[in-house]
Amino acid sequence: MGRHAGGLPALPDGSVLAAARPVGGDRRGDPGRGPAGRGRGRGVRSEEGPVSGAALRVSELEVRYPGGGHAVRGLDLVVAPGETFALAGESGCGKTTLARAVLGLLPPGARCSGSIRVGGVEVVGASRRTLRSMRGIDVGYVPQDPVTAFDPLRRVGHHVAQAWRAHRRTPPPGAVAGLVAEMGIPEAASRLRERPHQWSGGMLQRAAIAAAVAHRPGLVVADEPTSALDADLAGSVLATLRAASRSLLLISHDLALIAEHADRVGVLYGGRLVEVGDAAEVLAAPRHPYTAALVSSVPKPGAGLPKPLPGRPPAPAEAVAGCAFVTRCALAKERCAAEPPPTRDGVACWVVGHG
Ligand SMILES: Nc1ncnc2c1ncn2[C@@H]1O[C@H](COP(=O)(O)OP(=O)(O)OP(=O)(O)O)[C@@H](O)[C@H]1O
Repeated sequence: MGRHAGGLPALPDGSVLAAARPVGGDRRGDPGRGPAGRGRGRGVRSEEGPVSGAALRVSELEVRYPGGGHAVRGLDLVVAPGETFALAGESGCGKTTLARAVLGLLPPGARCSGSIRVGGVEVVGASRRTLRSMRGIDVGYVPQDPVTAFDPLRRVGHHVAQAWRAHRRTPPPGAVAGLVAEMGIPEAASRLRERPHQWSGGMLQRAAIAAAVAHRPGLVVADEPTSALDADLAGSVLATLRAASRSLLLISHDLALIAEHADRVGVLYGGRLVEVGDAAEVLAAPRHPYTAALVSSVPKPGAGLPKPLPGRPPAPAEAVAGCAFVTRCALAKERCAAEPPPTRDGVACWVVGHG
């Protein structure tokens, strides 16, 4: 997603995911706890999510790109306060589109309908001014690749300080170094004077996390935040991200990381959620045929190469009358192609759970 913009982890529209609110407090009166190291429970989730007070509530979301393609088709999703909700699915299933829609950053010409409420504030149809004021305050963003997101000519401290300066504020004395130190960077005050090339990818991602959570947004969106990192670093950076975020929408291809770090997972296929549930349970015992295929596509030691799933997902321009997975599903029945399956117990399937 974002690249340089005046030295910031930046967004496609040139704005930054930072805004003016002092560290340690927010406008909803949350008392000023530091952003990192808060306790996190796994007990906040439910199958349907909370009725009110959700960190994120997406209802009947449709996103179409110019040319008529549907990248997201009738999607409902709730992220509860304190929850880490992961989105999984193969390339092109709509994960980044959903993330951009939540951030109010769909490209020009994209059409969005339905509802996206971030901390109760409607994003769909909101003015650019409202969206800019929400970024960093109500929703933070962690980019995929910190090396390309940081301007090589600026000091790392400049990037994190932009969380304030982008909104014409000055960081309180020591706030930037304190925040970065909380993300696990030793000697933060002196190291912040260095340029990005002097930091490792994992350290830069921690700086990006610091910028994203500087104002303690109720929701952080992270689109493949560890894909540019070594496997052993990915886990510890994700643990930092999770601890620093009040609620997290995590997009990842890495099912093992999701099973370890997410409370719930939503599996996307053809722009629709096909299965939602406890992350560890869904990935250990998938029920939707697509989730099962996704899980079995992960290579396992000593098991040889996994067989690729034949066929391909529907293109955005294709009409999908019934289940989007019907053309690749070994269990498909006539009805699957005709009508969209209802979601029961977190699974959208005409066959599984229907006898
Ligand atoms: N700007 C755009 N214009 C037209 N179509 C787009 C645009 N961006 C994405 N798409 C299409 O929308 C669909 C969903 O793309 P998206 O990037 O959201 O998927 P994804 O699951 O994030 O994939 P990946 O894991 O490869 O990033 C794809 O078919 C993609 O080609």
